[in-house]
Amino acid sequence: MNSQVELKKPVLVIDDEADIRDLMELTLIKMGLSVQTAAGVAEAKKALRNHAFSLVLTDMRMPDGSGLEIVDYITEHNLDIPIAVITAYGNAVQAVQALKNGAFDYLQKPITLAQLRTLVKSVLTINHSSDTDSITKAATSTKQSEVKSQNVSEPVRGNQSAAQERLLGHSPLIAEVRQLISKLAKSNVPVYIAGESGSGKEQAARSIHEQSARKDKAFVAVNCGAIPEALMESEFFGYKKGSFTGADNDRAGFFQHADGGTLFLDEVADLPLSMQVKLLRAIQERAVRRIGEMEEKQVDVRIICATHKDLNALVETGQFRQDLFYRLNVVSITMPPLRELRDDLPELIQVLLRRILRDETMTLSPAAEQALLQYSYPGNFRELENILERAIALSKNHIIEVDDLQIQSFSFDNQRNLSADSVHNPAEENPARTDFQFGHTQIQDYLDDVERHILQQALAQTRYNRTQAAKLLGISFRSMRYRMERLGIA
Ligand SMILES: Nc1ncnc2c1ncn2[C@@H]1O[C@H](COP(=O)(O)OP(=O)(O)OP(=O)(O)O)[C@@H](O)[C@H]1O
Repeated sequence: MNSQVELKKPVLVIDDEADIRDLMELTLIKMGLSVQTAAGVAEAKKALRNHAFSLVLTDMRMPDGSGLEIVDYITEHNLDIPIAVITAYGNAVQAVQALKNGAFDYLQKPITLAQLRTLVKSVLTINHSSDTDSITKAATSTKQSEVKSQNVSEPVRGNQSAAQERLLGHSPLIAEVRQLISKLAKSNVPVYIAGESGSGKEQAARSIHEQSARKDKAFVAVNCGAIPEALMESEFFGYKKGSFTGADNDRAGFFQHADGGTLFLDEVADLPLSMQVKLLRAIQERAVRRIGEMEEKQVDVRIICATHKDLNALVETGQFRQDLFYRLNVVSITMPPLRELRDDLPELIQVLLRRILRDETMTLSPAAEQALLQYSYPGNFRELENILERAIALSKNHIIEVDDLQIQSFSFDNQRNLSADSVHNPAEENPARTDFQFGHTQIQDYLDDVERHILQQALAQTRYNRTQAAKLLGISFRSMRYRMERLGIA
């Protein structure tokens, strides 16, 4: 995309220092953009009243007020102009406030030409996507970048309504989350998603991506807890051919794959400290250097991260860097556990059943329904999906009975206080598996059944945390995910 063609409306540059205004103007003009300048808040508001702009770049501290006032002015008047603020080095608090109030991005002084370029490129993507929104919506297939790597999941389709449907439920807690997601999708702000295992953190991240201007670019999901420390740098930043033994080809890292799109760092608390430093640098500089290469290259990546651990506590004990925490945790979303969406349960169960069954029909016996409504779901949505899948497989005559669920019908309040170890373990209670019957049983079906059983047992014991379950079984996360997929465990 060429900025000379795309940005027809001028850029408004607001700064009280004439030298900086001139420098920015010159730089932007060199990029083929037209520019208007304002020396303070009052002058800027006047310009915004009278002209249309494609982008606003504002300093934060000016004699007649703060850049925040401009951010608020644009938000309050629904001007629909992306605004980026320029803050003094080290003033992250201000930057965060601006992002929360609706700024699209921020730059720290001293600004480099490369940073300005990346920023303008992001704006082009946004303008371009709103210009072509109707075309994109009408199209049946959307452009996607294929990402294939260990610990990286597949790219997603960019479809607005599908994005909203990712998170089911009508309870105020989940409705609030959906609303926040739609709001955050319009900006570039780093988002930190907290919540128990299986509560939908990855779904929330995908939903932000799919509703954002980045939707046609890659969504790269990385499980930070599953990458061996020695491979971290090359996995994140890529390498050049010949840079170390075994580097037979140039290889892109997660950052390069996610350029223009979203990088989702799952289980971010598991990043070793050495990698945390490198990640912080990449985020601050918006640039990465492949192993074996001299030069850094700019990347335009939106970072979303998640963990089921208490990141605040890890910062306090020194296991997670505070500066990185501030960078990642600009805005946070907390995914409610399923037990707090109790009013939604009857509908959720029906929707999930229909999803799993497709065209088949099956009913829940009243006792089974009651048991499902009373269970506390320590493994949240993932556990509910697993229970239903298993129950369907075990059911006879198209009726799911309470025994098919293999859960204990504790009440919500009773079970909320149970520890992970005391969570009901279906395998222990039902150890007698059907014997292998020569001439009748298929060996592969039998072995699959055994394997499925062991995986489910490990998942239940680790509260449906796949990384921990893999560790418990002594297999890699990749292998765990592959096996879960193969055996139809959600
Ligand atoms: N609100 C929801 N509505 C429907 N399905 C959901 C919802 N939340 C989660 N799920 C389903 O539950 C499963 C787990 O979700 P997801 O992987 O997003 O959880 P997570 O919090 O990222 O888990 P982990 O901590 O283990 O990484 C997925 O199959 C997802 O489709």
